[in-house]
Amino acid sequence: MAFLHKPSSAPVPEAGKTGYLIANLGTPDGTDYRSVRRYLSEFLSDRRVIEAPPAIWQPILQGVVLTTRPSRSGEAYARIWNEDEDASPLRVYTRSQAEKLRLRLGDDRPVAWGMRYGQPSISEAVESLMDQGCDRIVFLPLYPQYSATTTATANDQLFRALMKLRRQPAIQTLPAFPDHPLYIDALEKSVRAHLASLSWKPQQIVASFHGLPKSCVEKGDYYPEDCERTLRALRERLSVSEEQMPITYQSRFGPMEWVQPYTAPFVSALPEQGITRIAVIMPGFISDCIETLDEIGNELRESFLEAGGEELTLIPCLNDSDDAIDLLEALLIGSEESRQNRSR
Ligand SMILES: C=CC1=C(C)c2cc3[nH]c(cc4nc(cc5[nH]c(cc1n2)c(C)c5CCC(=O)O)C(CCC(=O)O)=C4C)c(C)c3C=C
Ligand SMILES: [Fe+2]
Ligand SMILES: [Fe+2]
Repeated sequence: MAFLHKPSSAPVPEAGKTGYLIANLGTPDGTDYRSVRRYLSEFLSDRRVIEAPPAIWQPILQGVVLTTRPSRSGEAYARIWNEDEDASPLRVYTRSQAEKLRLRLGDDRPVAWGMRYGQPSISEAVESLMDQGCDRIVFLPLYPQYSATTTATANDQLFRALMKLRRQPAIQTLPAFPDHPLYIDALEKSVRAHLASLSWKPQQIVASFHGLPKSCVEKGDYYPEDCERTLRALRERLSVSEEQMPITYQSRFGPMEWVQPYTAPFVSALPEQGITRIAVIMPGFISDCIETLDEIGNELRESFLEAGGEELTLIPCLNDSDDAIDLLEALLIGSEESRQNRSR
């Protein structure tokens, strides 16, 4: 086994020093075919995401999927690309969350960010924290609801990075936070603020979560239960019923059955029931990304309007809002300590 990490130049801290690492899914470096292909190839080769045996899946992936999908996805990324930063929204928001957390936590508590797929890698983020003298790391996968396809693979990647280290930091991995009070607070505020900014009133607020193959749930992934937990808590806060805020699942990939109801057919069927003005909230995504801005903001809007809908408004994800940073700070350093810091 090779120990590849360059020796850390930082002295071993006598009192111990904690670094804070947030991780999201990952995103391509550009909208061109090659960048998107590289990203999708890494993502869709993860056996936590596609469980089919590589001998069967890899020829399909490297053949038909990676020949056709990167161009289509590249066009979608181009529609939502942040031109000022020359980066995808997911990268821009994740970096900004880390920068804002850095300001909150101060120099003694270093913050880093990493992506499960692509750049910056979780391994680089660990190195940077160790080079700042950290001998312990608190790790937060930025997924409010647990899934093996997201939370677990982020943890896998962290531990894979540690496998290369001679001097290993102590690790605390944080759990998903489907009904954390600050998360529900932040969602509640974002709904109220968004509705107040409209000149019309949605007849329904459709909650759309990223989907998951049904087979994952049958094998024990409890992601849909976590999504339900989030939505129960949010409905309660907003005093709305299940009919006023239904749950749906978006972003199907491949031919297999996914968790239902599917967002697109659900929303397209609303106009014939007399529901033509809707808001869509996507509480499974901490940050706006291709799945929220393009799949919902562009594709779903188009099919809703074609089906006779009149208005569809997106409630933005929490992104790098103060409420989002309050939440991340509380998750990372504990709500007790976070409260003390703010009152200083
Ligand atoms: C089998 C395939 C997929 C599973 C399982 C899956 C689970 C899953 N994903 C997220 C969050 C995100 N997914 C994003 C993009 C995305 N997801 C898949 C496939 C699966 N996801 C694909 C092929 C893509 C790429 C999009 C495309 O090519 O059009 C993103 C956005 C990334 C970005 O750069 O903006 C997020 C975020 C969750 C939460 C989840 C399981 C619960
Ligand atoms: Fe996904
Ligand atoms: Fe999608």
